Amino acid sequence: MKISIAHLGPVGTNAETAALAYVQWLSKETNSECTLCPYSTISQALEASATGLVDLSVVPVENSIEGSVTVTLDTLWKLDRLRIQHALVLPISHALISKAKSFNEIQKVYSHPQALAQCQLWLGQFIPSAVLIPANSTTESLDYIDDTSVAVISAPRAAQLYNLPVLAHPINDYPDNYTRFWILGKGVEELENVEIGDRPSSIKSITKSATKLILDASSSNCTHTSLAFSVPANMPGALVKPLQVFASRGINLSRIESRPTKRSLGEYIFFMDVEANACQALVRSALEELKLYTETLKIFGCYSVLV
Ligand SMILES: O=C(O)C(=O)Cc1ccccc1
Repeated sequence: MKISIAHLGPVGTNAETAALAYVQWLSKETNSECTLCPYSTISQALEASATGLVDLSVVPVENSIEGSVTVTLDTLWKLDRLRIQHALVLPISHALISKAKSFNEIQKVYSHPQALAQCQLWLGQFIPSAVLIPANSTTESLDYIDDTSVAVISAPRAAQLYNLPVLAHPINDYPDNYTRFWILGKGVEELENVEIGDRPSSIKSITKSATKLILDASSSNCTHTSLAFSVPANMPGALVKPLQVFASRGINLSRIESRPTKRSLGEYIFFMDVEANACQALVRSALEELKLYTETLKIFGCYSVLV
């Protein structure tokens, strides 16, 4: 079976490395043939998988130093059809790529905002006068690299692929630097419609698709459920009740993040990662109760983390 996978491009990004790691997992588990499709932005990669232009997208969601990749959360909230199939955690290291002879020559440093932020102390120490310029990805600005006043922060793999000189590596401020990626595809069913303990058979009844193939290979060992919700009113305790739904059942949350609704200042959408399988009766009852305390509730999926 052929599976197309969107990721942030051009070739050599960390998202592409994550996509390649996923391809390796897929080829072992499902014997499928994969094609990688680079997109200019994270939103475009997500939209391609939501509209069916590709089967899956691989996007960064959270970094251990810089926190959430907000464009991923915001786009996912907007798009209704995507479900998380898996999570994948990768170590990230950054290299300074430049044709300059020394740091003194460098006036501009381009990269993805996450990479610039993850190297800010190093840049402040070694190239304090450089202007930092955000780009759509760590490899987008490699086109400018012939200019010796330019440096680009990319993965060392990008330097190898494009045969470019590395002036310094690693330059990330913290050696323990990890990014979590989500692999998303169109959902085969709404979680609400699945009978308890019935997930694998309900999946089998769906027409053949890449999503079915992947879920067949992994549906039994989901460990995480990710969701987001808005609350009906900005009042005392609005978030306490949603939190109690999980606490009272002894269900652990591994992440909570708020993002502005973009409707009015001070109104938020709350993103949560729940350390449990949404197919378990206990979790399903928690999600049912959660509906009572939320305005809009979106369940992004129930998945396992590949290591
Ligand atoms: O631009 C990239 O290479 C990406 O995949 C986004 C990113 C940037 C920095 C760390 C992890 C992911």
